[in-house]
Amino acid sequence: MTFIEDLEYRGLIYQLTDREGLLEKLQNERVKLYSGFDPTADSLHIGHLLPVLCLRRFQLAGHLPIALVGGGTGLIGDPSGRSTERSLNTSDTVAQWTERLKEQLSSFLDFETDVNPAVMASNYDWLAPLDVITFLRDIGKNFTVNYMLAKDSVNSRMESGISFTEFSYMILQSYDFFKLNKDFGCSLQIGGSDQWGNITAGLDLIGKMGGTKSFGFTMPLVTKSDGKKFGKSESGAVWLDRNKTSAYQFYQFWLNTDDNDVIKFLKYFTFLTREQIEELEAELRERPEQRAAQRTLAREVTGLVHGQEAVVSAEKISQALFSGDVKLLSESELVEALDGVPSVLLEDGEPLPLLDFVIAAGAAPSKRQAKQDIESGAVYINGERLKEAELAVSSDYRLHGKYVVLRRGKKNYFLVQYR
Ligand SMILES: N[C@@H](Cc1ccc(O)cc1)C(=O)O
Repeated sequence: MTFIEDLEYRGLIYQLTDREGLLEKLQNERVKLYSGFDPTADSLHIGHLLPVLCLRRFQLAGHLPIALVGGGTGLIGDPSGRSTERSLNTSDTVAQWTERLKEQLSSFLDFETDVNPAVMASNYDWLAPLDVITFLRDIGKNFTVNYMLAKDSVNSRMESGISFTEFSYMILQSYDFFKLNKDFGCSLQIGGSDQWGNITAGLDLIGKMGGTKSFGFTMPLVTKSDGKKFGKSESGAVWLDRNKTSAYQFYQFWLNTDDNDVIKFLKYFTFLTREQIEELEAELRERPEQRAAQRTLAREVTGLVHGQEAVVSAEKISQALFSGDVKLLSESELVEALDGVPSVLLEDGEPLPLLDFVIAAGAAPSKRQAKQDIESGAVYINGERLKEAELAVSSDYRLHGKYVVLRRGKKNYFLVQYR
């Protein structure tokens, strides 16, 4: 299977300019390509994964990826795919976020290989020094307002309004493409489906300013069979920074993928081969309850983003929460596992009898209920079922010196932490 056939099999090609021309070029030479990421937050999220992984796919196929962080464009704000004006962030903030994004992006590409090393850049380096006269005379003159008004990103805002700032954004992204073409010989820009307008604007600019023949490529918008937006969990966006979305939550997000989406996601977000994916497809048909495809998806994507260790620990946490045996978790795993469950902080003192402990943990609304739960065997401390309401929950029960995990029923967890 050729590289392009692989992209096709995965459903990664949404729109292409000059398909034949690009296919031929990709077959005959190492192509320099880029994708841009604006620092609109302090981390990338899984909505960025498709283009990020695609840069890597091109690199694995021998091409030369440029990861561009929009240190300059992030100060302006892309109107593409948005119905309202963005609020501006301070230049210090954008500078900080630019550095974070560079770090994150660098983990996906190989910058050391001699043959086709990846390149990292920020468009702040050439956009910040651009003076307004040059911008308007040399670059702006190549765009008619009519052309700009016809772009979706602008046209869709005609009713609600768009600032001159966001209106001008496409010129900056076009200039990036031109600049990378002229200085590095970059001849392909890839991006999400919402980037088509900006990418083709860049191609038009390259044409007018005498650059070399170039191409544009967009990937599909990731959709889910239930019609809900991809990339959001109950607690909001799924970030690549593990301080914002823990590796365990990240793993869980993928593990919870619907049967109707999992094969598509394996194609989009993993580097498994067609044969491996087809095997999981058969497995899904025959034994859907085993969730082998989901498990593999979660393992692969978590491994790509957080590394193998994070996979081992996420699997350990899942297993512990499933069996209830939380005693084997390390302190950080325990904290990660129980992130978000109801928790209370108790003063160290006389050990509480189990009945009062259940109340103190917030696991029962009344003594009567707590007693009933305990006696019916629904109450577990650190995975151990305790049936005596009078039993003292002494410091012997503390994990890592300060935590007690209370469970009511099969999966209602409560965390008690001692000062
Ligand atoms: N406009 C892109 C980011 C980008 C920035 C600069 C570029 O040259 C290319 C792409 C986005 O919002 O996703």
